[in-house]
Amino acid sequence: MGYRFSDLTAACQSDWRAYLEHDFVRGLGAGTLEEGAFRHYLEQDYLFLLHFARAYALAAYKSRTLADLRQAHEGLKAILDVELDLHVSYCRDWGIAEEQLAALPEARATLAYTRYVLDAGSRGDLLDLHVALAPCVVGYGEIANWLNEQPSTVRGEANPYDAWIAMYESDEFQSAMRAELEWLDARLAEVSPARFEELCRVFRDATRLEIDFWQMGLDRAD
Ligand SMILES: Cc1ncc(C[n+]2csc(CCO)c2C)c(N)n1
Repeated sequence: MGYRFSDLTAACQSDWRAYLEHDFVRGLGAGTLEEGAFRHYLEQDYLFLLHFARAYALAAYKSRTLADLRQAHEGLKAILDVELDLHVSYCRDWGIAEEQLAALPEARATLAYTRYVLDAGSRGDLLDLHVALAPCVVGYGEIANWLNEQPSTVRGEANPYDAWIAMYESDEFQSAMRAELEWLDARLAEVSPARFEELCRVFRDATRLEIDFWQMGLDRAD
């Protein structure tokens, strides 16, 4: 007993690294990612974010304390006020109108990932839901930090994806990520080995669905 978040990543190290260091991520860092791949990712990510906002609403429903309710409320606000803003501004720069985004057909990778998270939270408890959300919340912060350590990463105007990296390396995002890690570490400290195995499965599934989401962007898959 006495688990922590790092035990989850250690238990599925190869999937976790494949997600963080995906070719899509490398392309974002080097600024070499094809615009069409990023555009497809961005369009699908809009739909993804709408469902993730629902997942935070589910977290509110599953909360048993005022502190957990407030945390769910903050998560929902972060998606609606921060994440979606970056989207809408990128999309505006690239000539994609918001009405166009809302009318998009949902790709299978988007469907699979978002509905998986909602299902993990519906059948499980608040910890299942947070573990299903963790590859998203913690993963993107780790990706920004990993990119900044790579010599191949280009920052500033020379990289059309610089704002993407800037968002996830920002103090605001990194402190939200640390708060999530603290919450997970506190809850994981109390679980039994059998429960930890269950949570590992959820974490691994969600991580693999993040990998599929990157791949969907590269393949322009529908
Ligand atoms: C496929 C995909 N995975 C993760 C994120 C990042 N993200 C989405 S919501 C959220 C938490 C609160 O802002 C974070 C970090 C994304 N945009 N798209």
